[in-house]
Amino acid sequence: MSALDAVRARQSWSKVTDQAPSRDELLRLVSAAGRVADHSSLRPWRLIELRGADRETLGAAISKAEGDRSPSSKPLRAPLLIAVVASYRKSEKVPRWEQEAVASGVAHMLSLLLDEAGYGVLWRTGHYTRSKAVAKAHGVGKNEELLGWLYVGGKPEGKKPGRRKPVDARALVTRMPKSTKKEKSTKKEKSATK
Ligand SMILES: Cc1cc2nc3c(=O)[nH]c(=O)nc-3n(C[C@H](O)[C@H](O)[C@H](O)COP(=O)(O)O)c2cc1C
Repeated sequence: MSALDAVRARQSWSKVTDQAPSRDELLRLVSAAGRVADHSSLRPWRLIELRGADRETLGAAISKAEGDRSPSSKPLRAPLLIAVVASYRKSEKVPRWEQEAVASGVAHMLSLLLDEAGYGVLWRTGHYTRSKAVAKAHGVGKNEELLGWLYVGGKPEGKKPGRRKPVDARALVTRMPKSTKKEKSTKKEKSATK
């Protein structure tokens, strides 16, 4: 499958089966996903694999963050959750937003590769994503931030992908505003005649 075909075929799966990729399978895909463009190769990200009872630990942290009495069952919706962590490195050249863009890029790329490998993925967040309780449960450090979780499992048989709104590339790919170009050239002309 070409990259173009894989991207066109990808879709999110809100309901997945118990079939999850093995750790080795996941690691192979993560090494590929980590090849996204990365200014100064800082590798400003890491992933946390949550399986089995880890998901209950997350459920308890979510309920603590939300002030609920009973543990949240949300993390049990998939057999594997991959927490995406932006790990900001000290850099004069690469600001935090660029580092977050890299971490986010890895998550998107990994979602695509998992989808192509036959797994259903949904990137999820919630109000609790950056709460203290949730950070503590994951061991998120001072210079780190959670970007949410990739919920991963098997694609249910017989389920067809939902309809997605087409992407109107014509509306989304534009040129610079004409006035800006004009302003720039008049400024240049004025300074030339001085
Ligand atoms: C950072 C991020 C957080 C998201 N959080 C949620 C979420 O909490 N719940 C949800 O239903 N979709 C969430 N989404 C959207 C889904 O992952 C998915 O992209 C969306 O449902 C559209 O489906 P599609 O990917 O098949 O187009 C999130 C996406 C991103 C990039």
